[in-house]
Amino acid sequence: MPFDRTEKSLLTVSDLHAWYGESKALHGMHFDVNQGELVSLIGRNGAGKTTTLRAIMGIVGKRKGSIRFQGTELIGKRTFEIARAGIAYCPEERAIFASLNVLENLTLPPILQPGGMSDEALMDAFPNLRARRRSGGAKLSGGEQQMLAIARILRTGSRFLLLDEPSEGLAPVIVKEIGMQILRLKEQGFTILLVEQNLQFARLVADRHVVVENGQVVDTLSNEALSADIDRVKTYLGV
Ligand SMILES: Nc1ncnc2c1ncn2[C@@H]1O[C@H](COP(=O)(O)OP(=O)(O)OP(=O)(O)O)[C@@H](O)[C@H]1O
Repeated sequence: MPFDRTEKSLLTVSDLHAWYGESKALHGMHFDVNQGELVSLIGRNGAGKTTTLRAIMGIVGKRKGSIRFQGTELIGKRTFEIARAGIAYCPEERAIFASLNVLENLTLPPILQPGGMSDEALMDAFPNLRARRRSGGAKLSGGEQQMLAIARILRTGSRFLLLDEPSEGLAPVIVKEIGMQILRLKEQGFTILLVEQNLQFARLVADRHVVVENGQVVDTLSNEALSADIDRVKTYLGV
């Protein structure tokens, strides 16, 4: 599948293969993410979207191929080295510690790069979290947990964010709010690779969409092209 290689490319994934034990999940992925861009990975359940994020972070069983970030090869590097290189990962399960409150959850990850957002700036960006700052993780709504999961990685100073299905399981009004927050991050210059099942959400925030099928990229569309060809894209997703 042809794909864009431009001067602005921040992340370049080439011929990426990944395994869980003996089971192969990625079969030669190719795509780029440019500086300041928001790219969505879309596709059916089990297509390999989450595995792509996990492979970038080095948390699959085995990976082969090439993942270049700011010109540095990530294959062969360990997860903590990848995080230190400036990539932050917000997993689908959100991973909020139930027994810690909002502030404790927020301040748990280390600051890895200069320029991360301060606790105050994060509370300004996510006012719901300010109101709930002393509430335990278990008491938060799904939307609040998602906001906390995103806020937590913004403290680290990483400017490249991997977000796995931030809209999952949330009411439409909350999905919209999360979408607005993600758009604000894009305006602030963050580069984002997003996994999404919710096409409406992906269309709201993404510049470009990479369609994944059976562990491979089968199409790449600009947001405008996706809107113009929505029926074909829906067949990819089986909706
Ligand atoms: N921990 C694991 N161990 C073994 N196989 C796995 C594991 N996680 C995912 N897989 C398999 O890898 C393939 C890709 O799964 P992946 O989770 O990346 O898909 P996805 O596109 O993110 O879909 P979903 O939204 O359902 O998670 C699937 O066949 C899945 O069953």
